[in-house]
Amino acid sequence: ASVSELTAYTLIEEIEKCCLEQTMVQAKTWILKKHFDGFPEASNFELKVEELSEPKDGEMLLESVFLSVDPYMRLLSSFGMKNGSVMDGTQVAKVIQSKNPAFPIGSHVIAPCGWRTHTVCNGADLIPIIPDWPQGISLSLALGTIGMPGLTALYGIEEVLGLQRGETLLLNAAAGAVGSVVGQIAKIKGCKVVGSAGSDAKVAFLKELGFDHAFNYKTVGSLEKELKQASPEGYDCYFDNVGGFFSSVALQQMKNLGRIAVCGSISVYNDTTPQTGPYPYLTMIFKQLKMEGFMENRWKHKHPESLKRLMGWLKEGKLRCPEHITKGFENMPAAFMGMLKGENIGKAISQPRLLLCGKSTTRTMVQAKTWILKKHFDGFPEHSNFELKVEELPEPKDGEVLLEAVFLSVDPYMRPFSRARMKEGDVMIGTQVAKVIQSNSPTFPVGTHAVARCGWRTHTVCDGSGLIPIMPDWPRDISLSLALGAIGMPGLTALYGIEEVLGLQRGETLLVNAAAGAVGSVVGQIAKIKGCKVVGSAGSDAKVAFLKELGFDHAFNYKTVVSLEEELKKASPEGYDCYFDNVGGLFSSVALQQMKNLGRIAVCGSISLYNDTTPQTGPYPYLTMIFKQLKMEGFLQSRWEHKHPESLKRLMEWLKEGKLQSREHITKGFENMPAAFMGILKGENIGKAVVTV
Ligand SMILES: NC(=O)C1=CN([C@@H]2O[C@H](COP(=O)(O)OP(=O)(O)OC[C@H]3O[C@@H](n4cnc5c(N)ncnc54)[C@H](OP(=O)(O)O)[C@@H]3O)[C@@H](O)[C@H]2O)C=CC1
Ligand SMILES: CCCCC/C=C\CC(=O)/C=C/C=C/C=C/[C@@H](O)CCCC(=O)O
Repeated sequence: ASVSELTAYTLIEEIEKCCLEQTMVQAKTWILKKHFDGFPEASNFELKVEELSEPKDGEMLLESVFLSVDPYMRLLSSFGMKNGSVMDGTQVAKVIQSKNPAFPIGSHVIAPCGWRTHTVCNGADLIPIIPDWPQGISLSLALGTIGMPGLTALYGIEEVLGLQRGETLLLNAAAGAVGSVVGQIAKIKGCKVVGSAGSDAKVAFLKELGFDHAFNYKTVGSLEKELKQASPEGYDCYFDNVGGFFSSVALQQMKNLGRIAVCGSISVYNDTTPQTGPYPYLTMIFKQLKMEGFMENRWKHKHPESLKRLMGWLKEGKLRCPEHITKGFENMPAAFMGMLKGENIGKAISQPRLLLCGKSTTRTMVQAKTWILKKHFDGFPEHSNFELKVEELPEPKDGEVLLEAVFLSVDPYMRPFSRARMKEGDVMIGTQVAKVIQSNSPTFPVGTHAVARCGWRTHTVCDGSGLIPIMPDWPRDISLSLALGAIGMPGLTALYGIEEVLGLQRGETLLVNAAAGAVGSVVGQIAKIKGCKVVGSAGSDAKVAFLKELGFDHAFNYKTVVSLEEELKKASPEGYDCYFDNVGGLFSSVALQQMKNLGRIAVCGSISLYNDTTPQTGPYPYLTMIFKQLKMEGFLQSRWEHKHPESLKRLMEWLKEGKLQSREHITKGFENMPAAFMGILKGENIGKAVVTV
């Protein structure tokens, strides 16, 4: 034992002697003597004795029976506590004196009264132990499986993840108070569970609990390989208690449309300098992941029913409730530090010693010009990455058509797509508005136009399967190029991001970046149509002026503002309900801090990261997500392909009504495709970047 522990021990002995001699009640309390700076040390705490006043009418005197030690205490100390205040915490306490009929002597309550042996209170914050608590089940479980940690596990699984039978769940800190319940509930629900913990004993315990795979993250050679081996097909859900590096690796192993419950970030709680790691945004888009920070108190109204369910599973023998009990109030700091060091299997509890706690007619030989990806991009694209080639096209067969490009789109996604979907020598990926100039297909007669996903090519022979006809009744006075912009993929992206992902409501405040671009400009306008306040950022004063013309409430040039943080605060001092993110990286790190509680983030694009050779790193977002209970979802507009026809009609209506303006940045000449593409990555465009042939 350390000198200070011994001192505390001697002190407590003295206090106890005093208690026996006096009827005056003295409370032993653990004070935060000095804010933690890194990992907590014994010297951060001080044991103090307080004389309690006699309970007045409506009040009662509580005696702690079990005290909880939880990871959140480490955070609360930095954000909510002053030096000299009693350490925050919850306990199960017994009413030993009462002038409040709601709490008779001998009854037990859950009391958020901190690290104290005795408390005089009026019952306002007290939670009664659930009725019919079975004899023979320790009341300490009201701080664990049948308390806050159990509820956290249940809500994380049901409210946040919506875990379904047959799915595969990954969780970390799996042998802890929350983790052990998460794994067991997932098994009750018929899922495959993979858990990690920090010792072989804990791994053995997880196997006893029925985990399908468990491993010691401290001794595996490669976390990535372990996760792949445990579930080669990936994970549907990830219950994150740890954050940091583990999450960076875990994200890469998620299945598409995977869900992540950000419950805790214990790996960063003791940081003096915030840890940094790869930004998660790009992965979130590629995989369309949904990530949500949460705290159990959001579902307070469900607590009574949820506690009953947890108790039901416990009684049926489906839930095991390990506890790691440290005896002696004097050992509270040691129990707390032990939990942060990972000493506990199950819930860490302190028990005070005093039992207190989506037919050709003519034929001329057609040559197609194509742009080839000559060499994969390494960093910012250069002309040398592209090659112009000429290809002789075959005669269209039955059912086939010959297309001629009219407008070609250049989009940011081509940069990350190139690496993921293309090999050197392939035609650059992309979409165009094309005219049918030869046809052996009744569906696409000569002269019709369609949106074709045929890449950077002037002419194409195809069977029509990937062609999207231009919507019927396309007005003559509206350029068909808009089918690549506001009435096309970018417009749909804006609409789905707002409606399907964010669920933006009238009166809310929305932040959007790359706001003067194809997607961003539509985002801001739809938000205004919906009666929202819109703040937008863009990279030039001309773009800012454009945003103001569009009716944005506030617009700024992120390249010239002195402080992004201050600008965001100034634009909306009360914070942001929604953030439509097109940029990612550093911008997002700053924006996250300005979100309101329960804010929603649509991760649409991460253009600031597309040209990285070495992935950029930045502060992990997980802790902020928990504090603010943020919901963050990566998405690709193609998820709602079944809604495209109806959605395009809505966009067209807004355009015809003058509610939606569409600006284009036109580059003339097929030979300028690479330059147009590089231009968007440099921010040269205002509105949708399009190339005319
Ligand atoms: N998830 C989905 O389904 C879809 C996602 N997207 C994404 O949406 C975003 C916007 O696309 P889109 O509207 O077509 O493109 P834009 O028309 O907005 O053109 C890109 C703009 O991004 C900005 N930009 C470029 N590099 C950086 C950088 N390093 N940091 C910050 N901003 C930068 C520039 O504007 P500025 O001068 O303001 O910097 C540039 O003009 C992209 O991230 C894209 O990948 C697009 C379509 C579908
Ligand atoms: C699957 C790769 C996703 C890349 C993610 C990067 C950024 C997000 C983004 O910009 C996504 C854009 C998606 C665009 C989809 C366009 C399709 O309509 C056409 C794709 C072209 C093709 O498939 O030939």
